[in-house]
Amino acid sequence: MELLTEDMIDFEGYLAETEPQERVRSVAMYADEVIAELAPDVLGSAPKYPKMPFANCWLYFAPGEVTLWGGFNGSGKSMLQGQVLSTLAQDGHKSCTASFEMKPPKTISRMIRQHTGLRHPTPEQVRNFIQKTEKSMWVYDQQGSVHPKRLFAVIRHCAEKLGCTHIAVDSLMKCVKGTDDYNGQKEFVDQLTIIARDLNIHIHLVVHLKKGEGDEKMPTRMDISGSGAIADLVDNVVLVYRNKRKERDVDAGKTPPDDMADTLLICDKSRNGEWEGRVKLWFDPQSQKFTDFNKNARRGLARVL
Ligand SMILES: Nc1ncnc2c1ncn2[C@@H]1O[C@H](COP(=O)(O)OP(=O)(O)OP(=O)(O)O)[C@@H](O)[C@H]1O
Repeated sequence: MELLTEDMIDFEGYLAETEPQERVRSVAMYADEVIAELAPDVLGSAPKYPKMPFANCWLYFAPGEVTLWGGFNGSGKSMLQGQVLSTLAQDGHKSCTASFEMKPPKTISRMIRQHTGLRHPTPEQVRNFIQKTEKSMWVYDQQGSVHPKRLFAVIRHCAEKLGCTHIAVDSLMKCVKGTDDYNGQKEFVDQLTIIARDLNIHIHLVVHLKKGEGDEKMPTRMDISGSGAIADLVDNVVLVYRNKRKERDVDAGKTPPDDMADTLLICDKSRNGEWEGRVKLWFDPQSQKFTDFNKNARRGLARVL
């Protein structure tokens, strides 16, 4: 994992207007890409695109697309996104995380806890993880808000100079003027979809949900805070739902059934995929890691949907 600092980026170059490009092309130019797109996945071989790394979750992160990651405050969306990106990095998919809400050491620490499964990994385990991921994971060091043009320059740098194919942006609200700046939000998300397509990368954007009927309500993409156009513009929407009722029951001394999840991962939109649905996840507080089975199940392994 490497730190991306401002002095490494040619902002002036990236912020300058790019020359208008010729974009009218013969369909023949796309033959190979279309053949690849339509080819069936070969059983046993790696999927065409990286997949959400949980069993029975058939959401793919195709190049040129944008996925929204939503959830109520404290639902674990940033945590889950970090786990997914570090898993993808270990499969060779380079990424950069631009978290304007958390300092890089915190972001990296979370990933290492999840990777090692430990609350306190040893310095050797930390160095081992960093060594393994130093050529595949980057973090952009900026807290607070960011001007969209600056972020777009960072994304271009990551894609063109570092070869990143996944960019995580946490969160939308740090890139626009506010929750009621609907035009700014629409414009920003629209630009992200264009950049993702132009650079052939996948962008993961964290969004917040409207506060309303309490934390037990199952969210849908209609609950995304801000402009309704945000969910329309992107390709995929995943929502992270933390089962607070279960936590309250446990606190009250009740024993929940083994197959009751701690968190639900809800795929509420998949423009080009053929799957939408929910996946049960279990959360380990020690390592902060999500699994798609209940490792504490009393009756053996519960991998129930
Ligand atoms: N199912 C769960 N059970 C218990 N704790 C959880 C669960 N899911 C997440 N957490 C805890 O909730 C905290 C919040 O996680 P995270 O920062 O990823 O949330 P977030 O949705 O990004 O929050 P915010 O919107 O406030 O930025 C983490 O410290 C994690 O330990």
